[in-house]
This record gives sequence, C-alpha cells and structure tokens, in this order.
Amino acid sequence: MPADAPNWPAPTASKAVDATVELPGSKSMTNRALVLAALSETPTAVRRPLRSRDTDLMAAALRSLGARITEDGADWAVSPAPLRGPARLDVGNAGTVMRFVPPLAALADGEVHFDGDPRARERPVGPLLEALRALGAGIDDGGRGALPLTVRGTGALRGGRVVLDASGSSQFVSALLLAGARFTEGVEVRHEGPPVPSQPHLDMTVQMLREAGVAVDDSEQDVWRVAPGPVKTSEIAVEPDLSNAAPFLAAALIAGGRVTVADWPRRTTQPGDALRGLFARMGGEVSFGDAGLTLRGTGAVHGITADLREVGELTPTIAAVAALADSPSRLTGIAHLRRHETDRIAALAREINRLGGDAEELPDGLVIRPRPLHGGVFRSYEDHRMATSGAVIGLAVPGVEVEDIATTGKTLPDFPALWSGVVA
Ligand SMILES: O=C(O)C1=C[C@@H](OP(=O)(O)O)[C@@H](O)[C@H](O)C1
Ligand SMILES: C=C(OP(=O)(O)O)C(=O)O
Repeated sequence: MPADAPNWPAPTASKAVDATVELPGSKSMTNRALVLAALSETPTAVRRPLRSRDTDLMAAALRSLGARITEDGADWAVSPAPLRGPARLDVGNAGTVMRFVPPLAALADGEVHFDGDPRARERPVGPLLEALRALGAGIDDGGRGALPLTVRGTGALRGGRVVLDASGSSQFVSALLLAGARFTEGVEVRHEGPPVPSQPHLDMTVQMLREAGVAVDDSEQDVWRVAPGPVKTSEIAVEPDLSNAAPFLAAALIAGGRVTVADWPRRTTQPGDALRGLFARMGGEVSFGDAGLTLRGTGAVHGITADLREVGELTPTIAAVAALADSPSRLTGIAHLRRHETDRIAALAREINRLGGDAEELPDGLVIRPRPLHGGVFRSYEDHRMATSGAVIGLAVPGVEVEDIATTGKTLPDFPALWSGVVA
C-alpha cells in the first residue's frame, strides 16, 4: 500500500438494503483449477476464474514453470507443457501459491526459487517441505522451514507414503494431493497431530481431482491416497466465491432488508456454504430462490457459540457481526488463524476494542461481548478479510474508516464498488 493512501470511509447503512450481488469466482477453486490444468495432459478452459492478486500470482507462477495461460474473454485457456526451471516465483501472501506450487516445482526440471511478501516468510510451510523431502525432493530452505526457499527439481518425484502434521494448514495436504498423481508412485498422505482445519477445502481438493480423472481414496480418517496416473481436464467451471459472500450477507443481517447472492450452488464443497447455517443462527432468514441465495435481516442480530475450525476463513466476518449482536459470542477451534494473512485472532480483538468493543483473545479463538461502538480507524494488516470486516462494522457505526481497502484485491478487487452497490 502507498504510505499515504487515504483511509476508506465505510458507508453507514441509512436504510434497509435490497440488492442482488454477482460475486467473482472462488479463489480456492480458481487456484486448484490452474494447478490441475497445468498438470493435465490436455488443454483446459477455466471458466469464470477469479481475477485477483492471489490468482494472478498463481497464473504467473505456472507460466514461469512452462504452462501457457491466456485470456479468452472471461475465461482462462491453459495449455500444459513439461514443467521446467530455472524460475524465480513470487507467492505474494497467497497460501495457495506458497503451498500448492512447491510440489510442481519438485516435478519440474531445474531450480525453482520461492519468495513473497514479508508476511509470507512467517507463514508455515515446514511440514510440507519435510513431506516433499521424504517423497524424494531436494529443497534448500536454509533450515528455516519457511520462505525463501529453492526446490531443486529433477523432472520427476518418486512419491510414496508420508506422515505429516497438517494442524497448521489444510493446504499442506491439498498441495501433496493436487500433484500426487504425477508422482511416480502416487502418494499416501497420513496426518498425525491435532485436528486438520478446513475440511471443506480438503473435500474440494478431492472432488476436483476426481473430476480430473484422478483416483483418490479418502475413506480413512486423516489418510488420503492418490493413485499415480494422468490428470485429464478439459473444462473447469469456477463457482462464485462464497467466502467473499460473507460480508454481503452480513449487510442484510446488520442493516435489515435482503441481499441475494446470485448463482449460489445448491451443492458445493466451499466452506462459505456454512454461512447459511451460521447466519441463520445469528438472526437471518436464509432461502434459496431462482435468483440465488437470499438472506433477509429480521432486525435481530444474535451472538453465537461456534467451533469454526472447518470454516476458519469466515471468522473475520462472523466476529464483525458478533461485535454488533445482542448477546455474547464465543468462537473457537481457530488457533491456525494466528498464521493467516495476519494473526487474525489478535487483529480482530485489537480493532474491535479500539472502537470501544470488548473482544477477548483465547488461545484458539475469541470471546466477543457486544458494547456500543464508536467511529475510528479500523486497521486491516494487509488482510483482505480484516478490511471487509471493518466495512461490516461501519454499516452500523458512523465514522469507521478502513485502512488500506485496496488490500481486498487479494481475492476481491471490486470490493468497494460491489459494496457501494449493495449499501448505497
Ligand atoms: O485450500 C484452500 O484453498 C484454503 C484453505 C484454508 O487454509 P488453512 O487450512 O490454512 O486455513 C483457507 O483458510 C484458505 O483461505 C484457502
Ligand atoms: C487464509 C486465507 O488465504 P490463504 O489462501 O492465503 O491461506 C484467506 O483467504 O482467508
């Protein structure tokens, strides 16, 4: 962010909202689609991908490894090519790039160097690197277990069985599975440790692999087996990003009225689908219709006690709503959020409290006791979901200014315009 970028005055809702919003594609599906397309034996059309910092970084990384990725209207056309180095890749602060691409680099011929934003160097990749080494990869990370690092690809990876602790991020497992069919022996990943977060994202990985013709066995708890074989995709349609639906649905909860998110899939592996249940418990009326999924505010906004381990990505928005509710909330199971774009537990508590709230950190979550809030600057810590949480609080609290709203470009570059379209 330019040091002098002005804060963004969050619009206050002066009346009930009444809007339909068309959201861009899912970050998680887009970046899986790009990886699978780059590994595929056949060219792939990725339909309605998200265009944002994280997905542009993924496309750039795969291009550097040899894939041809071109724009075709709103789609991306991906032509695979043998993976090769040398390459220097920028992961930005994208967990999906820093975790999903090193296994591809291990399959490439040549050295591939990875680095990213200062925060990316603090995010965990160690268990993934250890697993890749155990599967035959040569990696130089200076013993840090973190970026920057170099993968010394030889054009093939043996693969086989590996045990790792994926309690820090489900992306360690997804990374090994996405590339696993191309390892000579396939891969068997066994998790040992505290629970793996983000189960829907693991389901997304497994489902998208199966749709690409890859045999995956996930019948045993905490064990995933990917058979060696070709990846074959020709077309992957990306669903709207349901995690980015969170602030928009929250707007109807807070301001009253209704917000419809267009093209909400009836069946999906996206964690954002859990918003239907979570926001219903917090006071919304949720219904499917021809136009999409609609949330109607009832005037009531309730606190919630919820274990968010599986849907940690939704925490910042839920916490913002919780700060405006009529009863306390207790959000748990999310210790791993301390290693997300920022320490989200600490950042949410700090920013809610700066506006006069009462949020208390737990080792693995937050307790939020609603209190009248006042205006002020809501800092975003270069975290897209912190920025949108500030916008949600601003709906009900005059004088909230969100620092660095442009950071929403990580997954939703159009946020300010989409938000004005809903709340103006
Ligand atoms: O695989 C994915 O696309 C993601 C998995 C989750 O990561 P963690 O399991 O590290 O929380 C999620 O928070 C992230 O935004 C996207
Ligand atoms: C944790 C997130 O992103 P990343 O893919 O960088 O892990 C997120 O989008 O909430």
